[in-house]
Amino acid sequence: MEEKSTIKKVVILGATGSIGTQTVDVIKQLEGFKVVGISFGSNVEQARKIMEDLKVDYYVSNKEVGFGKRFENTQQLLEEVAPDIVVCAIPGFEGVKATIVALQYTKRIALATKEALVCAGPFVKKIAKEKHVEIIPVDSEHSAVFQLYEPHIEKILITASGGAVRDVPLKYISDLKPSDILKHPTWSMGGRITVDSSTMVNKLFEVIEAHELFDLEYDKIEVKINRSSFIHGIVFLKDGVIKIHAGKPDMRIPIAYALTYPERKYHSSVADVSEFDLLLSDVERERYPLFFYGLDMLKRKDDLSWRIALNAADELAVNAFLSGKISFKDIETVVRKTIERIDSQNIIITSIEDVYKTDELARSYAKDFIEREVQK
Ligand SMILES: NC(=O)C1=CN([C@@H]2O[C@H](COP(=O)(O)OP(=O)(O)OC[C@H]3O[C@@H](n4cnc5c(N)ncnc54)[C@H](OP(=O)(O)O)[C@@H]3O)[C@@H](O)[C@H]2O)C=CC1
Ligand SMILES: CC(=O)[C@@H](O)[C@H](O)COP(=O)(O)O
Ligand SMILES: [Mn+2]
Repeated sequence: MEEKSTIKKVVILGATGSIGTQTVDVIKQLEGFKVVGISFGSNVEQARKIMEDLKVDYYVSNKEVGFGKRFENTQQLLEEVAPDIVVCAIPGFEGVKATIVALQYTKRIALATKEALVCAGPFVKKIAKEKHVEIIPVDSEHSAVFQLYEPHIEKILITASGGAVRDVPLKYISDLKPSDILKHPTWSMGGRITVDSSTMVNKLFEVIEAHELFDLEYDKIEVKINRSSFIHGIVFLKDGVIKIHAGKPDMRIPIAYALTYPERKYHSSVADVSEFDLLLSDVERERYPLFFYGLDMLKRKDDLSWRIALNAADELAVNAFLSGKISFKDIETVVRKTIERIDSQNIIITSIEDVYKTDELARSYAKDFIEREVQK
């Protein structure tokens, strides 16, 4: 039995989702971690299972679990339990808001919610610095670069699988159905990020995430396709050395590392390298137009207002696509139009309140554009 003091108290925000449930799996294998609270949306069954399994007493949700203590909001839960680690695994702007709250009440953020860095990176880092909070990336590519990181870096490379559209003839991509797009070739993930893998908005997010996490200029962040998702990240050092981080595509590995860092305590079967291809290939501009549109924007002006619009519009457009309201191609149309509308106003973001207001404004524009696509 471990002494009480060495047990790390963990709260999982978004516990019933892909990252959340894999975090539960990992904690059940590791010693020295106790889940003391969770938050979730509507999957009460899954929440009940987790709370019974791990004897969790506290939760946040609009839904009643039937046992344990329900808190009205994340802040109240975190104030009560004072966790050592918060796993941030809520997608979208709800996840941004939850991450910003969590930064005030813990010493380590295990960050899966990349949207927090896309929409509010400078503010997230400022609060983390002021409050002495570690931000350890869960995102597989960023966990890889974090593990390879050393100061003498020339540039980094993160990989992409290419998503469900990677082998589809270009002329058929626009009208692919949600069921086609949700068939990710290498990872099993939540709906939003799976669609984002096919538009490569996910990789655009990840380029921004790497910029914020590792303070690298965008021309020092390369992206290549690795079809097996075996290579996660590469670091090129100024002395010519290249360090490659690889392994089977299993999110429990980076999740475990974000919990146990600086130690490595998780156990998982070691992949046979011959099973995976190590090839890297270029990303096709014609297949992933939104990715290149975003890269061009980053080169032209990396400011938060259009990054907030990117997330807001993509979140609404992906939801509209998944509910069959708009086509796969319409996602690009809605995102580009929303970004252009916000960008034309040259909004300067000087506070977290500005982030919230710009998100709201972008959502109102995106809703209009979605309505117009629906009515066509
Ligand atoms: N899945 C993956 O492999 C990876 C995910 N990520 C990132 O991790 C984050 C989570 O992704 P993923 O796990 O795939 O997402 P899922 O859609 O699988 O899960 C989302 C979780 O968030 C919960 N949730 C939704 N809204 C709220 C809310 N308002 N308050 C509290 N909980 C809420 C959901 O609850 P419920 O289901 O009960 O409604 C669910 O538990 C995203 O930012 C994603 O980009 C990054 C790398 C890999
Ligand atoms: C597992 C993970 O880190 C995801 O972000 C993954 O990268 C998504 O797949 P793509 O590489 O196809 O975007
Ligand atoms: Mn990733």
